[in-house]
Amino acid sequence: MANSTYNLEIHKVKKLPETAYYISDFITEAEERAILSNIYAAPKPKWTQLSNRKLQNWGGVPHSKGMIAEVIPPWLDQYLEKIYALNVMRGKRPNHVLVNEYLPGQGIMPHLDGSLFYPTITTISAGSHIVLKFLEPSKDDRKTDLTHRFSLLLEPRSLLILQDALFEYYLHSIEEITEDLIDDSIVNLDMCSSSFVKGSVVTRETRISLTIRHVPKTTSFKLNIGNKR
Ligand SMILES: O=C(O)CCC(=O)C(=O)O
Ligand SMILES: [Fe+2]
Repeated sequence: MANSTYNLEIHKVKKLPETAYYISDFITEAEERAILSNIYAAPKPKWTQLSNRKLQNWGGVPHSKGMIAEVIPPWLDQYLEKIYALNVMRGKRPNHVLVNEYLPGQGIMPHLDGSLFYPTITTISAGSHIVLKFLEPSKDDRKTDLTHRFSLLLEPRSLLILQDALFEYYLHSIEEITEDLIDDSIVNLDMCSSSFVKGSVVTRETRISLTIRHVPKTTSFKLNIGNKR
């Protein structure tokens, strides 16, 4: 694993409202390959098929009543440890990974991640770039319209950290398209590889994202059994 001491301040996305950090090449190409092969080695029932993408839960399935914690295998847990070392969850250790697979043309509707999670989202991208759009809700409570305000380019092997207004106020989404235009709405282009050129169009490949979070309400199934006399 690459050197894991980071000065987060130099990775802060300065053209955004508070708070986003973007670290390109957070993982190596070999680590990316290992992640992809482990994810695709999972048995079929590990996948949940949605209409527009499929996903895997690791560490348990978050639920409003709490999450029954499951052990996260070492090939995956090493990245939770590396994120824990960044100390972006006020001393809390990440304990859940949502894996999303997007084929070109697939995406995710505008949403907020919500109260099941500690209010920090961290996302590792593998296999392809994607453009993550941020949308502002209408200030008028009676209206449901959303206005696209800015976007982030997420390169393969990058880490994104979202907090504060970018967690709780601006919704995020991925458009269901097969190619992305690299335009002025992308506020972290200066933090990305020079292979992404303003004005160009980039074709998507299959992308796997690891959304790594801390779920505060957890119970350990084993512990409950142990308490029974
Ligand atoms: O794939 C991504 O980068 C975003 C996933 C996401 O927004 C979510 O799982 O809540
Ligand atoms: Fe999300």
